[in-house]
Amino acid sequence: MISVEDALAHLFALAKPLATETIGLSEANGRVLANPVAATRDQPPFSASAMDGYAVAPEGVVPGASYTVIGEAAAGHAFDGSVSAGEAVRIFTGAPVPNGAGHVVIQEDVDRTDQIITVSDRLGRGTNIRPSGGDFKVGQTIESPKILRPNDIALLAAMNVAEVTVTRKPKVAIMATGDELVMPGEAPGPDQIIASNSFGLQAMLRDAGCEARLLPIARDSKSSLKTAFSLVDDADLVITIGGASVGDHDLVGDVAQDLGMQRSFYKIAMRPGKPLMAGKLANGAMMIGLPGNPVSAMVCGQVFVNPVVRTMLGLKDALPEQQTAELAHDLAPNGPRQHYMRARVDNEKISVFANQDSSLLTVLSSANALLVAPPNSEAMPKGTAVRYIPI
Ligand SMILES: Nc1nc2c(c(=O)[nH]1)N[C@H]1C(S)=C(S)[C@@H](COP(=O)(O)OP(=O)(O)OC[C@H]3O[C@@H](n4cnc5c(N)ncnc54)[C@H](O)[C@@H]3O)O[C@H]1N2
Ligand code: MOO
Repeated sequence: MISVEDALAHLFALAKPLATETIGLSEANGRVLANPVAATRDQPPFSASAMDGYAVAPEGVVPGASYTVIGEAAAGHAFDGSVSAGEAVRIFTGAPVPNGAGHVVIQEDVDRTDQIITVSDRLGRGTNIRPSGGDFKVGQTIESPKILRPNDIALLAAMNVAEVTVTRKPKVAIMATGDELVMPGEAPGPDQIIASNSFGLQAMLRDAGCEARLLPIARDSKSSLKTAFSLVDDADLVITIGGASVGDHDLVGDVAQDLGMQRSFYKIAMRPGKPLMAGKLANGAMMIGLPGNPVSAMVCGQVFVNPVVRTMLGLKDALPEQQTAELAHDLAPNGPRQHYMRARVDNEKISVFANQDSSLLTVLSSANALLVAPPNSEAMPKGTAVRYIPI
């Protein structure tokens, strides 16, 4: 058995960043920006009015001052001329501020009679003008690598960037294995259960930015497993679930090796997730063989599969983010395996669930954290600061 850290080092050695592709902005949300992008213009490209009102010269704007309205500027329609002392241009939000003007008096702060406006006692502070380039200037960059979120997409669009270069999505094939499994919606026999963690992992992988597809469930026979492996096509990563332990029907490792898998490691000193294996398949795809217990598979997804995917996507911080919280209760000593305990963090205090059996999806679904108890850690009293992974 190797440590979690060693297992991660082996996985990072197997996982290589994928090639890039250029896509339209509408497709870019959630994708990983591969190259820095520079603004091709200033925003705003001119001094712009922030309010509806009257643009006047900046000097002498005081209650009682009067101006003659000489024209209009609206968004997309600049005033063709300039403003002199005693003159005002009717202006609307987003319009270019005319030459000579340096102050927009909002319309609520003036009294208007025909073409004459008079500044009232209500005059507020500020010029109500957004300076040219006040948001960004030509050449300002968005750094990479970066997962693009809706706010970034809006910024890229404003920068007049219509296409971006992103890392291509990792293609992942997920293979559930076991004679006992049927698909959700099917009628299970009396000794059957529903394949669950394959769906959980598919969701997790899609969230992480992958194209993740489910292979047909492989039965506990070498021929069925071989058939399922023959369907991995051009996957970058093959995830098997179950059949990883030492029982007579746990054949995944043997079959993968028969098919030319070069094993990197097998078994990790962790709970849950001990019988995890990883290696490289004959076609060059990376393989991670997850244990079948539903919680084990999902926890290994968080601890190992997501970091592998983030590495393939070219992201720098591949490891799951860890945070600290105070124990809400005493914690018993840990055994020799690093324990990822299903827990809840509420108001910065963390409590672990009483039952940590690796089959309990109800517990996992109620959890929002995995408390990381290091190997052989001693008993910890309530109030001790502990590390956890938010989930
Ligand atoms: N004698 C030993 N027995 C076991 C050991 C051991 O060291 N010595 N390790 C235990 C540990 S730890 C784990 S974890 C499990 C993992 O075993 P496998 O990876 O071989 O998983 P299976 O036996 O195929 O399944 C375990 C459990 O999970 C259910 N399962 C499997 N796949 C799915 C799926 N896609 N969706 C939902 N549930 C699934 C399966 O029905 C079993 O109940 O081995 C221990 N045994
Ligand atoms: O370590 Mo297993 O992964 O008990 O569930």
